[in-house]
Amino acid sequence: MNQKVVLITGCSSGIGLALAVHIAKDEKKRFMVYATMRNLSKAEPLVEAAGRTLGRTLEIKQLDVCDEASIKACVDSLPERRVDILISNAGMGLIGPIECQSIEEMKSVMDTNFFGLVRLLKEILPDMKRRKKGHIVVISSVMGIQGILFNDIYAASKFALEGFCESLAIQALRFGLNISLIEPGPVITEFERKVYDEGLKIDLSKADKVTADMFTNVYLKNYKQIFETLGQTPEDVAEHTLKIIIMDNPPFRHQTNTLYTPMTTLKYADPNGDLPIETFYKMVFEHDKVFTASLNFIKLLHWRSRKSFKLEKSN
Ligand SMILES: NC(=O)C1=CN([C@@H]2O[C@H](COP(=O)(O)OP(=O)(O)OC[C@H]3O[C@@H](n4cnc5c(N)ncnc54)[C@H](OP(=O)(O)O)[C@@H]3O)[C@@H](O)[C@H]2O)C=CC1
Ligand SMILES: CC1=C(/C=C/C(C)=C/C=C/C(C)=C/C=O)C(C)(C)CCC1
Repeated sequence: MNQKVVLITGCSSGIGLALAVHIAKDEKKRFMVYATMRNLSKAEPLVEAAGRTLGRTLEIKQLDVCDEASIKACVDSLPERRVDILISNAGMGLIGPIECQSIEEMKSVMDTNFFGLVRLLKEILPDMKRRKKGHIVVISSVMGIQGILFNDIYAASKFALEGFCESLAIQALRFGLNISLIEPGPVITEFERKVYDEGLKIDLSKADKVTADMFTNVYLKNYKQIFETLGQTPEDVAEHTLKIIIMDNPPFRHQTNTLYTPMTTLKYADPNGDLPIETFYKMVFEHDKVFTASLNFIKLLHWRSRKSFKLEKSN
């Protein structure tokens, strides 16, 4: 059986866990999945979800994307060091006003979300080039295309990924390699809970009153509802990703959340870049019921983009 070797990072929870299980459970058994995590003591949920695939089409290994030695040890442990499909998923979020965040916290986000991929590729890309075969799949975000209020550093880390991959994709083509950026909108995982809980703990004393109020009473206040209304499941993202890895000519970018695409489209619709910024500003600040108005707007754009909605005046 000619199985493709898939290496996935950050499989202790969320999207990584769902990806590992979904790909390992492929009915045609087309893949051998190495599901990695930095801390093997967190393997229990994956072991449980993997069920009978464990030891068959799924194996669990240690890998910390911030530790070059652990990446090398993991790749060295694979038969012939072969990775056909790398899914770079490990990542972390960070929200809040920058004046309340330390440079250390910010560096940790860049180190995980951006340099994590760079470290992986320094180890894996030369082998892929030699074999002239390979697919690099990066779990980016809609925030790799577009910034969102109080996500300045997180969005920067995802923009960095996108710039890096866009540059590398040209070189990769010369070797017959593919690169794909998966761009989910909000996904209901541990990420959401961790980011929200950390957000609640932020010491806002270094921020002025307007900023502190904006963060607490606009952003945090609506945060959970945004995930409840727009959020996808990690399984849904895994299904999208499986479709991408089985394609002969996979796309460079793929957004997984159709409810969100009208917002990212605003970016492409205006080369000056003002349209998304002004729209988000209006969504947040020029309505009493911020969230309801924002969601109505998203739905409106969604319907319009499908050309099946006759615009009606709302009050
Ligand atoms: N949830 C969302 O709304 C969205 C998430 N994404 C992206 O999806 C990816 C997965 O996030 P998600 O599943 O939601 O969140 P989770 O918090 O559930 O999962 C994050 C995973 O990354 C791991 N991780 C963190 N740091 C490292 C590291 N140094 N080395 C190896 N693994 C590490 C975590 O391990 P540990 O348990 O040890 O901390 C965990 O397994 C991230 O890149 C995120 O940016 C993109 C769009 C939306
Ligand atoms: C504030 C705000 C919004 C919030 C979006 C959020 C919170 C998106 C989160 C995405 C995540 C978590 C991606 C992870 O990579 C909307 C709905 C665009 C409307 C305009 C104002």
